Amino acid sequence: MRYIHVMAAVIRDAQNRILIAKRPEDAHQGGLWEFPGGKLEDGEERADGLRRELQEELGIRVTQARPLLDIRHDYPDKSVRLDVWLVTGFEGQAHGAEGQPVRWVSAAELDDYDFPAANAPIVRAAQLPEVYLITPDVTDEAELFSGLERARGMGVRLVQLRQSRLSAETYRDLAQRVLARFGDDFQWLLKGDEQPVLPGAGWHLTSRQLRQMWLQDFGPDASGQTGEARPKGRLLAASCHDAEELAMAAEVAVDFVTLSPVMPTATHPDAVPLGWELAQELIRTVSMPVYVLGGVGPETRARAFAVGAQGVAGIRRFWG
Ligand SMILES: Nc1nc2c([nH]c(=O)n2[C@H]2C[C@H](O)[C@@H](COP(=O)(O)OP(=O)(O)OP(=O)(O)O)O2)c(=O)[nH]1
Ligand SMILES: [Mg+2]
Repeated sequence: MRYIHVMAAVIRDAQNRILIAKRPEDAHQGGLWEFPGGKLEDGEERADGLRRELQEELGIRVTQARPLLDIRHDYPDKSVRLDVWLVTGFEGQAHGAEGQPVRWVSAAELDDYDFPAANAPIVRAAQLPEVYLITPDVTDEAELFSGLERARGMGVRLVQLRQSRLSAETYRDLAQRVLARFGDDFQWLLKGDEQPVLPGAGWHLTSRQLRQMWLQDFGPDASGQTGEARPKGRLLAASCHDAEELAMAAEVAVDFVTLSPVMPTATHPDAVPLGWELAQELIRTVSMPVYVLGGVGPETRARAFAVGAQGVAGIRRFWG
């Protein structure tokens, strides 16, 4: 299959707004909103293609950009590779230089616009932060609360409330108290076998739970249809460790995954780490945001971006 290589940009301004543009009615996927960009030319470097397209379409000069998400999508009439970069620095006033309507919107408002089918994971990547905190097992609640306060102070926004040693009931009670206290300060992912206790909280599946969900939806006895539609704003994530689990996560259409262990960790000394090279290869096989996990820290962010990851996930080293 030949994929048309398209450079597209999630452009973020100082107020964290994102620029979207409307595709001409007569274009492929016409009339829908898009992230500005266009086809890479033969022999052109990716960064150069991105700069050229944004100059042509918006009249801006890009000064700071990095890869955000690289995905493939098969439309009935063509297949595209969307090579999406995050642009955080540019000169000039962005405007619809080809007469197209453009709009600056908040990350949350992206949900209210109609994009081409390929764009769902791009919208997710634009909304998700660079760091995903997984709470360590703590012995008392005060430690959990003060850790979350520190994390909030450090700018953490996405948190999985893990607490692996609690009974389902104790966990639910704890989750209720944590969400009552920190509710909107973080985007929450609760354990995958728990009902969400507050609106807005999503689920993070273990690889086992992911497999169960996959079997239900796609296994030998399944209809091949995904289960009930998930409510908006409720994230579904999953833990993956290899190509097979990533493929299941893609079919179940989770919002994002963690991939681990990328590097050796003190907590799992016997697990064989994937290493950065294999992590990169695995990330290339899926079209969704991937957080690398295991032995990575806030300081390995640049490395994570370079292998195509959304960012870094972790427990202790993110706990302040
Ligand atoms: N730029 C952009 N293209 C997208 C997005 N989502 C999506 O499916 N596409 C598809 C639609 C098109 O088939 C292809 C991009 O082609 P394009 O029409 O923007 O290419 P271009 O700017 O070089 O335009 P042209 O000179 O060929 O008219 O990728 C998106 O968010 N942004
Ligand atoms: Mg274009």
